Amino acid sequence: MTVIEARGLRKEFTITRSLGRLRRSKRVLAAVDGVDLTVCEGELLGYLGPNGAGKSTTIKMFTGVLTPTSGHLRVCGLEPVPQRTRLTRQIGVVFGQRSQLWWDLPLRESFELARHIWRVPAVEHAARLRMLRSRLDLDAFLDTPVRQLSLGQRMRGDLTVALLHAPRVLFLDEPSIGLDVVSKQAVRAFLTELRDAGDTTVVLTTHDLADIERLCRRLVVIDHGHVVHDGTLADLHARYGSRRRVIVDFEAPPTTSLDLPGVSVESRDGAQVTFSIDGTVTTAGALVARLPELGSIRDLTVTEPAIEDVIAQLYASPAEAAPRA
Ligand SMILES: Nc1ncnc2c1ncn2[C@@H]1O[C@H](COP(=O)(O)OP(=O)(O)OP(=O)(O)O)[C@@H](O)[C@H]1O
Repeated sequence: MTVIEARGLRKEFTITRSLGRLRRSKRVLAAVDGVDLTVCEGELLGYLGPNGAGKSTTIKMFTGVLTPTSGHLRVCGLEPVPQRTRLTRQIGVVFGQRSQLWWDLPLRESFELARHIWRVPAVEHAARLRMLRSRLDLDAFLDTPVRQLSLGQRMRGDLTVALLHAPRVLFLDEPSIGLDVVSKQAVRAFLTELRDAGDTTVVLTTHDLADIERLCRRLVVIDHGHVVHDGTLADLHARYGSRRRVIVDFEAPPTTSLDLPGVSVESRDGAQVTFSIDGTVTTAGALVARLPELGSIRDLTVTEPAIEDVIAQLYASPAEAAPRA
C-alpha cells in the first residue's frame, strides 16, 4: 500500500537581495524541482543529498509545514497542508537538532502530555510506552528533567514521543547528529528493529553514511531539487562501477600472472598483491579459487567498496534526473 505519493512536486522560494538603499533584486529558486516519489507501507527510505539539495523542503511539504508550489502530493492518502490536523495523527517527526520534548519537565511528563495531545487511550498508551521504554532503555532517566538529559538520552526520548501514538509514517531528520558512537549504535539498533517489524514507514534524512549503509534498503538521492538516484546502495555501486578488492599476502612475490576476466591487479608491493574485481563479470570466490596458481598464500582480505567514495562521486556529478532503478 502506498503511503507517500509525490508527482512533479515543486517548491519555489523567492529570494530578495538588496542592491543598495533603494534597489532590490528578486530571484525565484526551485528548492524542490519536480520530485516523483512513491513510498510503500513499511519501507525505510534513506533521503539524502548534499547541503542545500532540497531535503528539508521536501520533508516540510510531506509533513504539511510548507505548501507545494505545484505538483501532486498525498501522505497517508491526505493532502498535507489542508488536512494537516488529520495528518499529524498519522505521522511522527523527529528533528535531530530540535527537540519536541518539554524542556523543564521530567521526561515521563512529556510522554503523559503526548498522550493527551494525541488522545491515545490510557491502556494503549501504557502498553506502547512499556514497549518503547524497554526497547530504548529509558528507565534510568525517566524522572530527569529534559534539560538535564544528554543528547543521546534526549534523542531516545524524542523517538518515544514521536512513536507513542503509533504513527504510520516516521520522519527522521538527522537523528544521529552529534551523538557519540554508543548512542548512535543504540538508535541504529532501534531503527533496525522498527524497520524489520515492518509496520512503520520511515523516511530518514541523514548525512551519516554508516546509518545509510546499515539501515536503508532504498536510497533516494536529491540534488538541486531533482531526484538523481532512486534504488538500492548496490544499484549505486553498480552505477559508479565500484569494485571489491582482494588483498593477498603470498609467501613470496608471484612470478606469474592470472588471466581471469573481470579481475585486474591494482597494485603490487613485494609479496602483497591487490586485485580489483568487477562484480558484474566475476566474484571474489572465483578469484580466490585461482590464487594458488600464483603461490602459497599467507593472508587474504576482501574489502567492500567504500560508500563514501560512491556518494562523493554522485554528489560531484552534474544533477540530472535518474530513472528509478
Ligand atoms: N524559507 C526559505 N526561503 C528561501 N530559500 C530557502 C528557504 N528554505 C530553503 N531555502 C533554500 O532552498 C534550498 C534547499 O534547502 P533545504 O533546506 O531544503 O536543503 P537541504 O537539502 O535540507 O540542506 P541541508 O543538508 O543543508 O539541511 C537551499 O538553497 C536553501 O537556501
